[in-house]
Amino acid sequence: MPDDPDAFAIYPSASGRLLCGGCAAEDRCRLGIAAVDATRFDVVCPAHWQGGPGVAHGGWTAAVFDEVLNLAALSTEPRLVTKSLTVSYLRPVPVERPLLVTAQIDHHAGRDWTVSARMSLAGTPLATAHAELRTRRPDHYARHEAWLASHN
Ligand SMILES: CCCCCCCCCCCCCC(=O)SCCNC(=O)CCNC(=O)[C@H](O)C(C)(C)COP(=O)(O)OP(=O)(O)OC[C@H]1O[C@@H](n2cnc3c(N)ncnc32)[C@H](O)[C@@H]1OP(=O)(O)O
Repeated sequence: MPDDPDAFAIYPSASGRLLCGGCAAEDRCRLGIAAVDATRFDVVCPAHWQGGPGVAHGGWTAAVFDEVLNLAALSTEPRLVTKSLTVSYLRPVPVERPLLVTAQIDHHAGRDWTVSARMSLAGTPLATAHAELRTRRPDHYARHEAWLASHN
């Protein structure tokens, strides 16, 4: 554990990717997300995320939305957490097929952000998402660790 957990920040990886803490060491997004720019993402659901036959697990779809919704706001605010995430599953999402996910900032005031995104295959929407993000307080991770320690 770092001395100051709130020093945590996302920097481009060796290959220039913006990756979460879990994927940075491997320098690849294990969810299958490749950024085109800050609001467009080429995504392929890896076969190991299959839920039903040939169909993505709904948790994979939610995780992809969580990631891209944060990435859409990351260039403006690097210290974000997700406060809420709502996903509408419109059609089954196939594994191992090229998907496009677009994301946008809908509103931002102070620490509060609302963002939305859409996942599509060849122009047909498969799922949409809305999220509330919040700018972390400067002591967010330290406060979490103190709370956790008090429950040991
Ligand atoms: C990570 C980003 C990486 C980007 C990488 C590029 C790709 C990234 C993609 C990946 C992106 C992935 C992104 C993700 O998925 S981030 C991971 C998923 N999201 C979270 O973990 C957020 C958890 N929720 C919170 O931290 C707070 O509720 C927030 C910040 C949303 C509001 O809290 P805020 O302070 O603004 O409002 P409040 O004062 O009303 O508090 C509400 C309640 O919460 C308690 N509380 C608050 N804070 C803490 C704390 N630190 N430690 C312990 N407790 C805390 C507080 O005491 C109160 O409880 P109670 O007193 O009512 O009982």
